Amino acid sequence: MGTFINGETAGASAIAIDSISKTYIGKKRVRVEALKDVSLTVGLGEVFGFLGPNGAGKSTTIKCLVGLMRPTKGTATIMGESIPSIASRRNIGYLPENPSFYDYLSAEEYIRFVGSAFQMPADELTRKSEEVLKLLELWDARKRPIRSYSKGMVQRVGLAQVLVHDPDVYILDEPMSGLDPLGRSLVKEIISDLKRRGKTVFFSTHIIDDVEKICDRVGIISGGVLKSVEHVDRILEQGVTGYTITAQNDKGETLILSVDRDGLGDKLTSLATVGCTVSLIEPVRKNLERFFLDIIKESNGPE
Ligand SMILES: Nc1ncnc2c1ncn2[C@@H]1O[C@H](COP(=O)(O)OP(=O)(O)OP(=O)(O)O)[C@@H](O)[C@H]1O
Repeated sequence: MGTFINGETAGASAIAIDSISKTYIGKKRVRVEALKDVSLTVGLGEVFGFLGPNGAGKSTTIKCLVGLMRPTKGTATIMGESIPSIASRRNIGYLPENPSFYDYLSAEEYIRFVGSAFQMPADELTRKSEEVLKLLELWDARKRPIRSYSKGMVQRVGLAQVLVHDPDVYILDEPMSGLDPLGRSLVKEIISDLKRRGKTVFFSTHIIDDVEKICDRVGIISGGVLKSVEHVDRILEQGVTGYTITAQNDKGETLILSVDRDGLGDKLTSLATVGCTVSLIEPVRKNLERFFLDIIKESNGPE
């Protein structure tokens, strides 16, 4: 196995990527090194956010995992099955970036098509397709051809086809893309519900806020290199840079003071000495956005 960077899970892995590299040979034989020696594991039942700027290599990683392209070097397994293989694909629900479907089909026809490709029994397929079409709020439009759908509705068909065969592992390329705030919140609820049911979710995004709310861990990729893997709650805990103190003096006036991380104790003592009453202490955090931007900035800096 390749060398893993920090933040790996100790338990069994649902996804294990071992030193994957991918070089595209473009027009005029121009080589693009889209992935450079990426190693990563995602634990069973984990929600993992794959965060990176445009062109970082997120979709390339995902396409390798779901068997749409072969890595130039390296291997990976999904639930212990090597990729690419039918066995590994059977266990995956995959949402492509900007999905497009046979648009003369209705959502209901398309979902049934996907379910039958996964060899779902007819009665289970009927039950599950109703369930996912209702969940994604496509039930009323289910008989209309997909070509008449809005962008957000097409994205929701993409999510419905991911869920219909109830796989163990969900690989989602920008699942919130093209959705309005209600749609985004629905997707977050769906991901949280998958986690409650012990499923594994690996999704790519540019949106830091989505990672902060629903992910157990985040991997940051830039220029085809995996820069960092960390537990989201650890980033938030370690990110305390100082405190804001709200206090009242003996004249009843409110004071708002900032202190750095190490200065809290001394400041509280000095406030007590001058007769101030402290009513609130709030941590000031280096949030995930700062963490992300610092890593990207570092990786864009001088070699
Ligand atoms: N078929 C291809 N031929 C040549 N280069 C490609 C091809 N597909 C992707 N690339 C290049 O590989 C790099 C990684 O692209 P990739 O689509 O994986 O990034 P991404 O992180 O998913 O970006 P985005 O967030 O913009 O979708 C980019 O430099 C991209 O231009």
